[in-house]
Amino acid sequence: MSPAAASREPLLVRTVELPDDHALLDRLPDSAPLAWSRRGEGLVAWGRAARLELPAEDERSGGGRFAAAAEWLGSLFSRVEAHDEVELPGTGPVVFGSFTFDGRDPGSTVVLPRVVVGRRAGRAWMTTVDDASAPVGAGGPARPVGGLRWSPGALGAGEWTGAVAAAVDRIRAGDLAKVVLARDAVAEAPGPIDIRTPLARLARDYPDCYTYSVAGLTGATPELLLRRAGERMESLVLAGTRPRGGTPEEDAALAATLLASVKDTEEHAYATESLRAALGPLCGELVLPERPELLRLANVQHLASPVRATLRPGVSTLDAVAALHPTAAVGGTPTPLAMDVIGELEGMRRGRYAGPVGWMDADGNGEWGIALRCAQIDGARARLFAGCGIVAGSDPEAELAESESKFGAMRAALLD
Ligand SMILES: C=C(O[C@@H]1C=C(C(=O)O)C=C[C@H]1O)C(=O)O
Repeated sequence: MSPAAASREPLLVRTVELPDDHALLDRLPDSAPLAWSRRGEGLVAWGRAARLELPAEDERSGGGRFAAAAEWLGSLFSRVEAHDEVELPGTGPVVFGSFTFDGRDPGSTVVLPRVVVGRRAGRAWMTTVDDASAPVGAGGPARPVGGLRWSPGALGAGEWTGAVAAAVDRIRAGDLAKVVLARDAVAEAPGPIDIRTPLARLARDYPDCYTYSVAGLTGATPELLLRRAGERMESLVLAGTRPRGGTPEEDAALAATLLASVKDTEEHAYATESLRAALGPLCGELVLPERPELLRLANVQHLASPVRATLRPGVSTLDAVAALHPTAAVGGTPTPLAMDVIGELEGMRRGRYAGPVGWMDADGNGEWGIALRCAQIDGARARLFAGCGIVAGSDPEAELAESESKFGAMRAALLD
């Protein structure tokens, strides 16, 4: 825990309006950038006024890390003296967070940045913590990444398809209904990777995704765990995937097979049902579509269910995040068994991949995604992740191809 968080000193937080004349990501400096942005709107930030990094928990999926973060935030926000001339979701004190997939992994991180710049609906603003004279960023050009050396992750392709086949056997034996198996790959650059380079490319190539970076975990996720503004919240459930076609005809045919696929609609239904079960008790109203729609991204197309809900009074944003995670879109059904099978078969630790990532203000407004299509970038090293939902009808080779398509987003973003 940083000294700033442990102290009782007041934090002077000032939000001022800015001219809306700058692309958000262009404001970022090179060093440890924080970002959450979609279609040019969102938040970027830098510097650290306070930082929480959590150790491993004893229990894999207990909500301990979310409760610990909530307690830390309660004490942090109680010290804030805010002067906010904009008063929108995302103004005043804002933290960025990134939680581990499994509670037994260390490294869940929450940061109160020194400077935040936001942009939404034609308005722009800057928030500073204890530094009202901080210059508004104009970070300078991002450095190209340079030639990468690739090495396989924990499991080679053959080993990973073996793990998928083992998962299919477990599912057919009736042990569980669905499990999401992920793999990793490692890239080494000639020098420290300037995170702004992949961020800019992801934002350009994946305009429908949320481009994010928190403590080096950088990616563009299509999957919104929750967006909250006041009592209203939204979510987007994804599960069921096909590649994009090379021609419009091929693309449409792939979409049609996805929408008609029993395997994929079943895989999707596990994910919507896990959301309904997790969120139901926390919500007044909860509206799910009857059948999924199609979400097309540059590399893949998904079955998608947009969800609307109203949170019951007294339910905090982190309560909802803790209840939703891990969804069947990244864990499986039933969750505890799926977590065991992941631990047994994946052969790696996920760290913060497939965990909640996002931001929140002192009123609980915020946006949290599932950290997918990402890499953990530390210095010159990037560790990429991609996972696939496995059900009884899964074919290991097709899942391997799907994981390659999912790696594709980050691979391309790191290329020169
Ligand atoms: C696990 C990932 O993606 C998840 C799995 C999907 C699937 O198996 O069809 C689709 C979207 C995501 O919920 C990933 O991208 O790493």
